[in-house]
Amino acid sequence: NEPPLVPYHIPFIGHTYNFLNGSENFLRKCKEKYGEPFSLYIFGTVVTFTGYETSTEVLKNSDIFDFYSAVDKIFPISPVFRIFNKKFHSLEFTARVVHEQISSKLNLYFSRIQKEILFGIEKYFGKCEEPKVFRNTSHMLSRIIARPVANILLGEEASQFEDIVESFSIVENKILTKCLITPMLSFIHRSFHTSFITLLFKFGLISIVGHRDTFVKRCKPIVEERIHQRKKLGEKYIQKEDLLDFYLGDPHFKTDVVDDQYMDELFGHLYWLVFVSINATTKALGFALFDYAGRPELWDEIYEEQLKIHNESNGILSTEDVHKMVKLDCLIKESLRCSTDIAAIPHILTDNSFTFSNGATIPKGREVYVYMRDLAFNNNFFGETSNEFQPKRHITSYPNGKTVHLPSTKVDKSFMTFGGGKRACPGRFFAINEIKIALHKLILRYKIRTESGKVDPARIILTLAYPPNSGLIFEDRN
Ligand code: HEM
Repeated sequence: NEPPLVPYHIPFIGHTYNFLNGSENFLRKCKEKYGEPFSLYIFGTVVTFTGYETSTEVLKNSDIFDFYSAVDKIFPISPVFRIFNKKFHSLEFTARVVHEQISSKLNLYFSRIQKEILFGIEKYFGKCEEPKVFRNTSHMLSRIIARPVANILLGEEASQFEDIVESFSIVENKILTKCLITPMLSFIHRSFHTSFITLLFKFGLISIVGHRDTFVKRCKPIVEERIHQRKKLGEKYIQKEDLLDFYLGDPHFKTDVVDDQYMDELFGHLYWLVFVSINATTKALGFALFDYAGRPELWDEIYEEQLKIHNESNGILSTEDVHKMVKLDCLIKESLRCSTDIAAIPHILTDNSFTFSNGATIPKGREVYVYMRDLAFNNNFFGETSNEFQPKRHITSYPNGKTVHLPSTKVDKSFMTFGGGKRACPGRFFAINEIKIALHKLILRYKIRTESGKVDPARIILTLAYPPNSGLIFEDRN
């Protein structure tokens, strides 16, 4: 009782051409005709797509639906990082570290996040006494986002080095762009794409070693000094609030010898986090900025909220202040909803079979994608206005005057940007706080509008959505 396989005419190619040539329309038509889940023959394999009714069944069963092996088929990243993590490699451990050491400790990092973001805004946008046009802003935004990430991961000392920030901001972009240029090989067979990418890494065409060298050059002296201090002070040593010092004190990483192998191990763990965090956060910040800049009707209300919070906090934000940015949060959530990828969050079934609640059964090894746009633009969740950009939809007002705001960090069946179930993104609290702080500071300082005067469309690469490359105009408020 397999989900319906949409008929196709050309062997080998199957639906690949239709899929590459406009996945948005193609998936919509398939869903309308065949319901959900449905299957397509793309890139040499059968792939099943789940929509608004069945996606939670996949995400809630993360013990039998494996996210990492599915991601590795498209971007074989884990094998690359495993070159460095020879002794200890556990993705569960990393997810726990993000949850316990970053998301749960955000209040400790707050002043550092703000300081780094303000520094980045000054450095990359600076004074705009006359209106200034910035194109390809993701380049600057990724460096602004990289600063607080470098600070929290490597500590205050290492994050001051510009080559570290540069390395953080480009590591993922470089790898992803290279991975996206070769899916055509999958026409022949999916494994061709994976093997090609692995070869690129092997022959240094996607160079990660350069990033490792920068990390070792800047961080080895810091690691040696901290281990020396740990030994000297024993129990009196006060652990520093950054991930590097957490790792140095963790039983899996404790050492007396700081050799190349040890630095490789640290590099593999810390840069894996750089890989999963910076690009996604930059993308979300970019979309939110374009959504704000293209909609003058939102400007006054959002600016007033920022000004009020700024005045009440004397410009030094606390977690409570960021929590109060409800209008800004609604803008971000609506932006995340409307800019969602067409299909994403792939998984591979590891159990012998899985039967969805509607009876459709898929076999072991099946790749399953969430058809994200079916959730994001679904009238069952968002009513007749699901195609419109309305930040206020995330606040519900009751007749007794009570209002309930569903924040952008809350995952549910209508909002799966951060996944769902127990493997939902543990970094989302950090990401949303960074985005809110960056937007808050940018909106307070500049009037921002799109160069076109309109809402510019997203760029679509395969099934992934990216912010426009078009211009944004910045002008100092005073
Ligand atoms: C807007 C920014 C971000 C988006 C849209 C995003 C999205 C996602 C998604 C969709 C997943 C898969 C969830 C699932 O399988 O159900 C995920 C997992 C993960 N994310 Fe994020 N993420 C973002 C930022 C971050 C940041 C800043 C960090 C780290 C500081 C991070 C760390 C992780 C980790 C470690 C996992 C794996 C979780 C596990 O295996 O249990 N993410 N993210």
